[in-house]
Amino acid sequence: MNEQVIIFDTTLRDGEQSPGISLDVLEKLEIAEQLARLNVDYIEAGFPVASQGDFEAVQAIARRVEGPSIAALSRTQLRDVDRCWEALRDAERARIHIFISTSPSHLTHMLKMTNETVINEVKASVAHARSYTDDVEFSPQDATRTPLEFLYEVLQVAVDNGAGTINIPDTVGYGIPADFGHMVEEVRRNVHGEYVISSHCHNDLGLATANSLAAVAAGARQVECCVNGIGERAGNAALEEVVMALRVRSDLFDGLGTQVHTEELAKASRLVSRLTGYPVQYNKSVVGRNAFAHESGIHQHGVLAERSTYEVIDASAVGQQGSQIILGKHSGRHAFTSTLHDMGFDLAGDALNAAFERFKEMADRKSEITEADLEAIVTDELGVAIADRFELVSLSVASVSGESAKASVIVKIDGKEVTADANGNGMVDAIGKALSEATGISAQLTGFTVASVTGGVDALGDVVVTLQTPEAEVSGRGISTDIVEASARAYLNGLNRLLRAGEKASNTETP
Ligand SMILES: CC(=O)SCCNC(=O)CCNC(=O)[C@H](O)C(C)(C)COP(=O)(O)OP(=O)(O)OC[C@H]1O[C@@H](n2cnc3c(N)ncnc32)[C@H](O)[C@@H]1OP(=O)(O)O
Ligand SMILES: CC(C)C(=O)C(=O)O
Ligand SMILES: [Mg+2]
Repeated sequence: MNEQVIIFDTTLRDGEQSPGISLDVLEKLEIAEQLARLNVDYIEAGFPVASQGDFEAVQAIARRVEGPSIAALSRTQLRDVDRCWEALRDAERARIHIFISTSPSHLTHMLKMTNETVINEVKASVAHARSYTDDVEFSPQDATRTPLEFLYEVLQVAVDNGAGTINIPDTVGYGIPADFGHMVEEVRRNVHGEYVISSHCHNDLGLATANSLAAVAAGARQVECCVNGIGERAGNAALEEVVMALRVRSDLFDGLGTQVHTEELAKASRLVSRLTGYPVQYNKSVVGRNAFAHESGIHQHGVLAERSTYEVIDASAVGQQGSQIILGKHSGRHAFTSTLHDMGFDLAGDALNAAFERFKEMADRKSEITEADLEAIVTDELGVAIADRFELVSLSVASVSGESAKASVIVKIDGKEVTADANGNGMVDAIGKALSEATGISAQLTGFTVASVTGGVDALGDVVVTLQTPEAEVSGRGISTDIVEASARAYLNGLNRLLRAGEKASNTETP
């Protein structure tokens, strides 16, 4: 097997140091379980001396999470090391990670320590940690602003006292790939003994992933990183970026790989985003919602012909849904025709040209073109009649705070009126359940947006819903001066579309 790069995940330690993030024990455990499914090599679970809560979280993860080794952070103070071990001691495999600053800036202004004191602190703390475990990591904080000769000296002391991993933290994101890679090479040349060299890069200049890869190219065999790139200030190297870059460009890294189960990346990203409250930017590489979305005609033409024309990663390899063709003002006829085909409309010649022109006019005015819009183009502009089987006759909804909402609907189905009632967790939920009951089609509501079409007190509300079944996903749109009624119309519009999608699929299946 090829040599591997060790993935040291620090989402629960450095990631949690992001302003505004505070994870409780259960939340940390939930993320740690997902990190285990991701198959990272190390989970840095926290900084036990920081608080009783963090101590308990590290202890719970050490006791319960199977698979990865569990690490925790410690200053050089011996009571920190003791507390760290106390939290970690029940893990199957545990690592104590000790750090102290080494740069003139930190030593003069912050720690007020001499180089000699730092050396003594490192000696004593690393040796003390080794009395607990064979697996000790040492980090010289602010390494990239530390004079090289002192850096070698500190790291040599750490190795001589039993640190098996030495980390090069670019604490303030000061490194540039070429010089950071050079620093890693020089450390390898000048620090003697048996150790794994690691990188820990921050993103202040947007270079955390690039610097981590430069470190690997220079001989680092551990990368410290966080899911979604969260962490102090601008964050840490993003785990998903480092892992996928090593995989996609293994030709440049002597076939070095990681053990990460990449199909779990999107799930890990969503979980960390949900529990930390930190959104993932749309255009975030690998896990962003646009990472596999194509809006421009030339790209869509390529992707429809062969995915790899505009994608270097297969979405399914990272647990994402697949390539998405998004219609907008930059789209062309290939994507337009293909989307209409998927909706059951096969247009050609003049009909296609007329519909395409209407679509472009609409796209100049609207940023999001939904299936409902396309259907409107085909029906309104080209006179293709699409009969809706379900028609809303009446709706009544009641909601009292603290109680579940109640909805009653009357739906006309093939000329006959069907009544249904349902309770729900909120008005939209109750309406959805009542409409599903009346029509016999159940679906999961996976998207709901409201916009106002016009201004003023009688503004028209425009509701777009996304409904999902195991077989299909459709959007539905409803417009009314009453948002609740607009929601019901959108929901029923989606159910009509699901019905047509089902009929179309069964027609296609018939030999
Ligand atoms: C680059 C990094 O990410 S480093 C990790 C940063 N993470 C955190 O700081 C999160 C957790 N931290 C905390 O909860 C608190 O800062 C604690 C509990 C660790 C310490 O709290 P306090 O005792 O109130 O000290 P405070 O945070 O104000 O100052 C830091 C102290 O640690 C000392 N210190 C800082 N780094 C180290 C180190 N690596 N080794 C030894 N001492 C250190 C400082 O000199 C200062 O000591 P002083 O109080 O004697 O002046
Ligand atoms: C504790 C160390 C590794 C750190 O987070 C940093 O220097 O950024
Ligand atoms: Mg850090």
